[in-house]
Amino acid sequence: MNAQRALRLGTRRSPLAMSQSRGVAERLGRLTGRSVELVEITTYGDVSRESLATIGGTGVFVSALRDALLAGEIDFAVHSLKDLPTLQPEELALAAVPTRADPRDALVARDGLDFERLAVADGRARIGTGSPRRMAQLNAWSRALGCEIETVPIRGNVDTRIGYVRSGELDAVVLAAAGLYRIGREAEITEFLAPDIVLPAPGQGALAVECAVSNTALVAELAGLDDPHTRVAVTAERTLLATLEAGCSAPVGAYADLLPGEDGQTVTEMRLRGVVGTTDGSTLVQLSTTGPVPASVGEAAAIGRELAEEMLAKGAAGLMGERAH
Ligand SMILES: NCc1[nH]cc(CCC(=O)O)c1CC(=O)O
Repeated sequence: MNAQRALRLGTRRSPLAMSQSRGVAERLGRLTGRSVELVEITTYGDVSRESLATIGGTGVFVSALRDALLAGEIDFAVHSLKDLPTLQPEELALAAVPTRADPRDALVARDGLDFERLAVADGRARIGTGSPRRMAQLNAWSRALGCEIETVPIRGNVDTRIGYVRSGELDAVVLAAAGLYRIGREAEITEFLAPDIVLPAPGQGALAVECAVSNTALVAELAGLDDPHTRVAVTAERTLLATLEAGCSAPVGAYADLLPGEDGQTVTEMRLRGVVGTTDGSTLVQLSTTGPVPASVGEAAAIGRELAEEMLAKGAAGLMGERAH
């Protein structure tokens, strides 16, 4: 009987969250034949207009879904992995990390401009982002071009943010490419920001599928959605973040990409890059390490920890002194 009951998937109401949840529900349906019912849940992060740094980082988006999971009101939840705090609650399983979408940040600028043209244009370009990570790297980039930009903190869902460019209030906004694809707005992108210049947030572009550890049957079913390559990459990125002891609103970027070997097909190596900087972009500590693809999440975590320790040895902790909490 129980196997026939529709699984309840808790989701935030935003178009981005709904699209992510529908995608996972469909894949799970194809994989297991289970039907999935979406249960909409409002989080404090959706309601509050305060800055993320003020209300306690991006964890505010996930806590209401987690409360519903722990209360048994829903069976599982889908989050943007980059919004998940690095400390995993003992009662909850990160049951699957599906194949990651485009991890890059994207620029949505007026008149189809790219960052360089915008930065060198007359007047100080006004670029919308409240993310200390994006601020640090965009300011460092404009400094390298010999220009100055103004970063303007913005909140709201993806549509709202793009609206600031449409209305002429801002020259550009920076958003995760994956989010734009998920809501079908990728045509708005005027430049994909290369990870060489702007490293994405740890876990950006990936989803997290979570359920109660005690629901062992569901943990096993959801595991079918997991992509082992994405799992090791995001484990390295998130362990780097955790080792830097950075809050979710700290100026930390990390990206692990898996590189094909001689045959150009099989993945043989993983390159992990990390960055931390001051939000004004005057100082960045940026390191990279390349080695064989980790054979386990434990190995991936060790790689993330090691690179973070090297970053700390190069003064990373001092740069994060300005973090909000
Ligand atoms: N910060 C909120 C958030 N959380 C996840 C995404 C996009 C999807 C993703 O990165 O997986 C976004 C929007 C953005 O940063 O532009």
